[in-house]
Amino acid sequence: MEELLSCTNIIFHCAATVRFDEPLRSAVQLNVVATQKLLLMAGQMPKLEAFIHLSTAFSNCYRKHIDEVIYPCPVEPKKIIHSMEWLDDAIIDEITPKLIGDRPNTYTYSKALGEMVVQQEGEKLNIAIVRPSIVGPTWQEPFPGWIDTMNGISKIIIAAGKGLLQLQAVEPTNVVDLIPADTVINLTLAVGWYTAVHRPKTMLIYHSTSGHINPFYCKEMGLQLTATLEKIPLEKPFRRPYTIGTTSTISKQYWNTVSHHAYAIIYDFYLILTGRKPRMTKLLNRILKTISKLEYFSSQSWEWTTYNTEMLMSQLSPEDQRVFNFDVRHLNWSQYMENYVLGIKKYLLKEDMAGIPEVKQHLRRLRNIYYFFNTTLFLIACRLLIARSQMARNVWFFIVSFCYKFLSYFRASRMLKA
Ligand SMILES: CCCCCCCCCCCCCCCCCCCCCCCC(=O)SCCNC(=O)CCNC(=O)[C@H](O)C(C)(C)COP(=O)(O)OP(=O)(O)OC[C@H]1O[C@@H](n2cnc3c(N)ncnc32)[C@H](O)[C@@H]1OP(=O)(O)O
Ligand SMILES: NC(=O)C1=CN([C@@H]2O[C@H](COP(=O)(O)OP(=O)(O)OC[C@H]3O[C@@H](n4cnc5c(N)ncnc54)[C@H](OP(=O)(O)O)[C@@H]3O)[C@@H](O)[C@H]2O)C=CC1
Repeated sequence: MEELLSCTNIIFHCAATVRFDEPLRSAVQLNVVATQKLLLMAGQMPKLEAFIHLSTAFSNCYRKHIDEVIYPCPVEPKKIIHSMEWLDDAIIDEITPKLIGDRPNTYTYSKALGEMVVQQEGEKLNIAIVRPSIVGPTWQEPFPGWIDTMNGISKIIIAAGKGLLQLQAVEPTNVVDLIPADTVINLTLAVGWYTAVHRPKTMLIYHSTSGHINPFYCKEMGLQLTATLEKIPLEKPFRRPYTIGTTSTISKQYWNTVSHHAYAIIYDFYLILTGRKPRMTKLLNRILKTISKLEYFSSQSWEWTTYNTEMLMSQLSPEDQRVFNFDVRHLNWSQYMENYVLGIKKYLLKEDMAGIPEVKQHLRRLRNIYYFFNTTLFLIACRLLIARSQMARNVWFFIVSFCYKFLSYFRASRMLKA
């Protein structure tokens, strides 16, 4: 402690719990009380030049348009901290929805409280806040596609890559605000420099987001993802990767039944027939439960202003702009998605790249099974319909005789030409 107090020049406060479903007591302890304690320590550091606090662009996600300012929460952080000390768990669970209000989870709420604490208790410090949106794998450094944490979006990609998840609760025209990890780090380092050297009079907040200058639309992401997963498939896929995006309740229910549950039931039936333990329905339900906790973020779009971030870029020398690049204008999303999938495959799933040709062959087999299965289903449906309805029979004979006539005409005209 003595060494920290006497030697620290800059604090980058990144530690946090990032789980959306953290009980409020722990979320407050880790994201609010810990911030308060670190500020207290920082106040005792004579050599401290800057305190940089990492928050999230979603700390005020109940708003559609978010500026680089603090939006106060209705209940003061000090009161929340105090109440967490004496209320029991059952009561906290009961009042959590009321406290978090329009926010979707304890994570975004506790990060907003953390920002308020930074503003109120860091007055005497030289302080800044960085708010990244959804942090993805690296764009350039140390190399493209590096990733080490399984966040929400990576889970969606894995489930899609394994063919388990086809439907996403997204509006195809919405923007997915992804930001590469190295971009966030570069901005945070540059903020550290600017805060320490230029000592702005007021605390500045910097948004690290991509949507306003280089939007990546859900539809584009879905198409890129499907194309990439064909090129770089994940091992042992259950089905061919495919993405459908909708936010309509009826459409979601339909696709969930047809495209998720029906397949899982059929596969489990096949497992039982081959003497194995059924597991697909259970796994699917777990994934759908996880995905449902991300739906709030996947089904909406936000707009963040980035005046401070742009101002900071203009303050850097051309060399620093290159070394600490945080301008995502030139980020190529298609290339980024390819590196994202490669990163997931290599660093998260630890799969062997040499196995790709074999997986591709397996995918071709799955495609043939899919076509065979669908054609059989279609023929059975036609047969049932024809057996029961005179109108269906008439339509069927009309189609057959039309095809026969067309073929006869085609054959006759070829014979005439010959
Ligand atoms: C043609 C047009 C088509 C259009 C379609 C386009 C589709 C393309 C996709 C579009 C994507 C849209 C964007 C979505 C954005 C969603 C991301 C949201 C990110 C918001 C960012 C907020 C900003 C931040 O600051 S976030 C900080 C980082 N935090 C996170 O990212 C979340 C952290 N995670 C959590 O809090 C939890 O995981 C939680 C709450 C989400 C879920 O908890 P739960 O307990 O339900 O799950 P887990 O413990 O994670 O797992 C349970 C269990 O299931 C297994 N499992 C989960 N996922 C998978 C999987 N994919 N595959 C296999 N198995 C899976 C998991 O392993 C666990 O098993 P155990 O055995 O119990 O370990
Ligand atoms: N990932 C994302 O999409 C986004 C993240 N952020 C913010 O960025 C920051 C980093 O997040 P990210 O890297 O994704 O999250 P991680 O969970 O990967 O990292 C969080 C870090 O906090 C540490 N930590 C957690 N609890 C404690 C504790 N009680 N004492 C000391 N250290 C602790 C963890 O240490 P250990 O490894 O030992 O557990 C871990 O190193 C967070 O503040 C988060 O809110 C903001 C926007 C988006």
